[in-house]
Order: sequence, then structure tokens, then C-alpha cells
Amino acid sequence: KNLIQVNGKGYSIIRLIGKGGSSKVFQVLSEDSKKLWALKYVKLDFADEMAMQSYMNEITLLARLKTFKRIIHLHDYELTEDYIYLVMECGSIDLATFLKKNKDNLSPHHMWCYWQEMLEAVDVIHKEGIVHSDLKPANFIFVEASLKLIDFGIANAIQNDHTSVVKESQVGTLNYMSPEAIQDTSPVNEVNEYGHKKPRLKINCKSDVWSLGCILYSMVYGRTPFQHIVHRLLKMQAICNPDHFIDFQPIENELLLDVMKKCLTRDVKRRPSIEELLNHPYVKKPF
Ligand SMILES: Cn1cc(Nc2nc(NC3CCCCC3)c3c(C#N)c[nH]c3n2)cn1
Repeated sequence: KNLIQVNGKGYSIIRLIGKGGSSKVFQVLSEDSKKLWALKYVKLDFADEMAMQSYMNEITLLARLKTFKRIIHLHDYELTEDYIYLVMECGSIDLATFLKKNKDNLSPHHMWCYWQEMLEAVDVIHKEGIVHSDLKPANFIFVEASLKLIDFGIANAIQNDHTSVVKESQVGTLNYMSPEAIQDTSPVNEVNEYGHKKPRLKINCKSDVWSLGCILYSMVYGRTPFQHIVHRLLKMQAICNPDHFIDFQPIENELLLDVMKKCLTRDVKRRPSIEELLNHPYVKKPF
């Protein structure tokens, strides 16, 4: 029977949950405690230094943030030249799959809860100075009915792509990408008038706000703001074009409408931060 050893502990494979890039995620059962875990296996071809480094960063962060309730819990890991095993708490389903199944019957209360939990998760990484910059529903999973963030967009993005890339759902989608991320023209080591590196963090954090706004929009309207534009180049142009007005059909809750409009503001400076969104009346209002 298919058994995987991680740091001397045995896990039996129950099923393959998903795969993407050169990583696979299995649902496993620990031999001793008979507990359910998610085991992420990453094949490191040719000991790709960049990939190794990016996974080291991801592991360090997961370990550092594991006390935060909105971040997935890393139980154990094993890192070698050829592969990485991450043993993490297992969610019941990811948000992308969940939304596909339930997109037309999400109650306002559920939408409110999921929005609050996504904000809290991204607030944690922003406070740690991390910008995900590729947020999409597949990055969130339900653990006991509440949402947790499963990755920080560090490792997968840099994942070496000379392996058979079997698309994980939503990998490489533009539907959640912000205008400034598409236009990212600023040189990597841009400096300000004092010759100091420009703090890109603030700007980048706002890109995560745009992505979250696209997820909220898809919960309300059943599709992301630019999903109907199939041609990738036309989609990119529409996202960046201030004269392309995003369609906001009227809804009952004006506060929710206001949040979506604010998150999907093309002008980065006028787009709210996570902090401001956590204090927005839509989140604060008592039910
Ligand atoms: C569909 N589905 C998902 C679960 N649960 C689950 N999926 C995880 N990754 C999935 C890989 C494929 C894309 C969607 C996320 C992880 C995880 C990582 N990385 C750490 N814990 C997890 N739990 C149960 N059904």
C-alpha cells in the first residue's frame, strides 16, 4: 500500500487532491495518530536553487505564521535535494471548487463571513511584509467551515517550469490580476530622490486588495469582472483601461456594493488597504 515517510513518520495516501506545476497534494492518514493531513509533495528537478530557496522561504513563513488561525497549519516537513514534503492540516474543500458548486446560492451572511476571513488572512501576511500578488479562490480552503490561506504565492510562482506542467485550477489566470501588476513597468531596483529603494510593498499590498475584490465580485455576480473577455490580450487591456467601466449591477446591500467598487479602483492610491477594509461598515455592521 502506498506509504510515505516524512521525518520517520508514516502516512498512507488516501487520495490525490490536486496537482499543479511540479507539486502534488495528497490527502493522507498518519499511521500513528490516524489523523487526516494534506501532504504537499514537490519534485525539485535538477536541484533548482531558485525553487529550493523559494520553498525554504515558504516553509519559514508557514512555520512563523502557524499560530495565526487564518493561516494553514504546517505540521511537519522534509526538505532534500530532490523533493519537499509538507504535512499540513487538511481542509474539506478549497474556495474555488466550493464557489463553482455553490455560486448561485451563497447567502449574504456566508458572503460576509468569507469576506471577513479572507481579509483577516491577507492582513496577517501584509503585516509580515509579504504580498501574495497571485491571490485566487484556490489559495483558500475551508477548515471546519472557516477559510484559511494555504500559500503565500512565493514558492509556486518561482516553481521551475521545465516539468510537465499540469495546470492546477486557476493557475496563470488573469482574472484576479490588478492593473498595476499587468503594467508593472517600475524597474526592479527603483530608487527615490534620496537614492533609497522605493518601498514597493505598499503598492503591492494594494494588488492583493484588487484580487480579493475580484473574488468578492464573483461571489456576488457569479463571475469575475473580466471573465467574459476571453482573449487574454483584450482582457489585459480592459483591466488596465480606465475607460472600460466594470459592470456593477444594483444589489440590495449598498455597503457591499461600495466595498466592491473601492477594491476594484484602478488608481492604486485611492484603493483601500486591508486595514481600511476591515474597518469598512460592511464588515463592521452588526447583523
Ligand atoms: C479540493 N480539496 C482541497 C482540499 N483540502 C486541501 N487542499 C489543499 N490544496 C489543494 C490543492 C489543489 C487545488 C486546491 C487546493 C491543501 C493544502 C495545500 N497546499 C494544505 N491543506 C490542504 N487541504 C480538499 N479537497
